[in-house]
Amino acid sequence: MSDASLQPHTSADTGEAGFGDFVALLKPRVMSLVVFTALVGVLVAPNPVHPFVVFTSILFIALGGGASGALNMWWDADIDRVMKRTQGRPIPSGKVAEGEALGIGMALSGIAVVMLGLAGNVFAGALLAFTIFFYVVIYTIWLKRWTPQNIVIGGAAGAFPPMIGWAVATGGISIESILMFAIIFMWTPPHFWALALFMNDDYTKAKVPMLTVTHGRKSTRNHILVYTLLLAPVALSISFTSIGGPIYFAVSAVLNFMFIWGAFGLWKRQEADAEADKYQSERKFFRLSLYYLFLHFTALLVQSAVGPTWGAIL
Ligand code: HEM
Ligand SMILES: CC(C)=CCC/C(C)=C/CC/C(C)=C/COP(=O)(O)OP(=O)(O)O
Repeated sequence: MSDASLQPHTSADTGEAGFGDFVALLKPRVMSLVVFTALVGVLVAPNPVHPFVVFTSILFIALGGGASGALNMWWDADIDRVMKRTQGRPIPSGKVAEGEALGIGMALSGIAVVMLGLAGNVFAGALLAFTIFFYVVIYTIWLKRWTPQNIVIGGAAGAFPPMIGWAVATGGISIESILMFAIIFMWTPPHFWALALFMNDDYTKAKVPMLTVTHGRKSTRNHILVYTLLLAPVALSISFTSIGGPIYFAVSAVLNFMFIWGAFGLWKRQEADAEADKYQSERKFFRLSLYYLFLHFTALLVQSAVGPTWGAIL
């Protein structure tokens, strides 16, 4: 979760793919948080799930997430060659061929969906298939190069994993899993646009119509503030469902205060000041976004493990 990870890879380029290059194709750092939200989805659900089913289901959700990352890198190879942040990835660096990434992505997607269908249930497998489709086809192939709303709509893909986890446990959808979806859906725009504020040159060079490129940084700062304000009631509302309670509420209240405070700070910033300090506040806000989501899902886990629920208190 450090800025160092946002720099191009610097490992010696021998042109030969090692195991690490194939792992990098699966976007493991981003997927670690994705998979964590899925794990929380399974564990906070009302039905107890056998640990073996939890383990295998999470493994296949991780595999499906990784596969979608490989397919994203296959399609975006041209963009990744142009952007500084992504030039060191396995395809642009010449370690992995585009066809290999496509093959690996398709094969792992198929395995992950079928195996989750068997290890969990058919509904969970279908949801995973839809999520992979949404990230690869709807976001990557269609929206990303077409509209600055790309990540608002496309962000839904990243919001499905806790719903998949919940589906593994319950076989269905509920208000709780919809709200876990909603928190990630509303969080994605501030998460990504903060990064776009300090990576705008990359997107401009690659001609990707991110909001910072099409509407400028000022408008992006306004958008971040609005989404952050809308996110808070969504996040807090989970407190009052069957998976919420006072621990989650307290953690969420503090995190939302910090996130809104940070968004106001970004909103007030003059571009000249941001440029002068190399976008330090924007980088800080991006890092805060990662902690925000991680700690919300951690709080859900703690709440479900130790209680007490509101019912027990009031
Ligand atoms: C469409 C939705 C999203 C977009 C466009 C997006 C974009 C990005 C970008 C461009 C980066 C930095 C580059 C990188 O490390 O490769 C990043 C980092 C990250 N994102 Fe997102 N993201 C999205 C959704 C999510 C979701 C749903 C999660 C987790 C639930 C997530 C977790 C992370 C994490 C953990 C990092 C840091 C990775 C690191 O330290 O290397 N992102 N995101
Ligand atoms: C289980 C499952 C299938 C999960 C998928 C979860 C998902 C959609 C995560 C998206 C996160 C992500 C890496 C966005 C990057 O956008 P980008 O591709 O525009 O970023 P880039 O420029 O770094 O490639």
